[in-house]
Amino acid sequence: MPDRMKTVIEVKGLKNQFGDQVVHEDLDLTVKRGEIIGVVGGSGTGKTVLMRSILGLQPFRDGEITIFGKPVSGLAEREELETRRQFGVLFQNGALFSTLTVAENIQVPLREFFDMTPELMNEIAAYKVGLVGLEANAGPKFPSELSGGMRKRAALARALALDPRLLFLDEPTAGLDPIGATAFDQLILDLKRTLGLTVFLITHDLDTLHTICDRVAVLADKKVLAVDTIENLIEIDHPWIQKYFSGPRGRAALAAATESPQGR
Ligand SMILES: Nc1ncnc2c1ncn2[C@@H]1O[C@H](COP(=O)(O)OP(=O)(O)OP(=O)(O)O)[C@@H](O)[C@H]1O
Repeated sequence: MPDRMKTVIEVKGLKNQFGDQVVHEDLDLTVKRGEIIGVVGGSGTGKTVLMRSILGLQPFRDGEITIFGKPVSGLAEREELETRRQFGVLFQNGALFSTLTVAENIQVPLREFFDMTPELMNEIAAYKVGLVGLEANAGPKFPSELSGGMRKRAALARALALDPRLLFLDEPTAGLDPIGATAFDQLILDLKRTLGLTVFLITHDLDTLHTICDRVAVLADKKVLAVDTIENLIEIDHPWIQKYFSGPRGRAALAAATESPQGR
């Protein structure tokens, strides 16, 4: 397969600036089809801004971004909708509409893009509820009636409503207890395998990085400093990379992943 076909996201020479604060300068990143790419970096290095730029939600100063070969900015309305249909997003707070049930939340993107009968929409919502490992009785519940972990799964079900090929997750395991976080990681891995998803995953969770990410992109010094497997990143002599991956938490996560590999 030519490289062009394997590339899902291409970011070239990206610049983002707010007032005097330059967040990204000449940032490059390529995400390949079928991989889970972890995005890490210190607080404020611009992980969320990068994701929003790729999603076309953040106008950028300079550079080029394409998803499936199409630019994310300057598209005609129809083309933009067509591109948007191909990706699902789970934002940092996983915000579900509190006045809608889980099933109704999942149906929001369906309503936006399709004219479907209520029966078909109910069927699709029920399928997505099962896909993310929620009990069928979660469908008619309101977000406030669910645990934090269940809410994350419900938000993921909504992100998967349109059968995306590409999934964006911003700190999906933040706020979950370790058991819930491990279960969520496993769910992402299962979905990647069964649906053939490409996943762009921002996380601070070292266990997540070790167990499910194929490659990790490190944001530092306003750019993507390196993109590689953790095994290779550890070899790079950069203070933040060393502190992050070879500090006490990094070593513990590595030991745990070596003991019980989930298999990417
Ligand atoms: N709309 C905006 N206007 C002004 N500054 C912004 C805006 N969005 C982000 N920033 C700034 O850009 C920088 C990067 O923010 P971003 O949220 O991408 O960081 P992050 O790497 O995701 O951080 P964290 O790990 O803490 O979530 C921050 O200094 C933030 O204050």
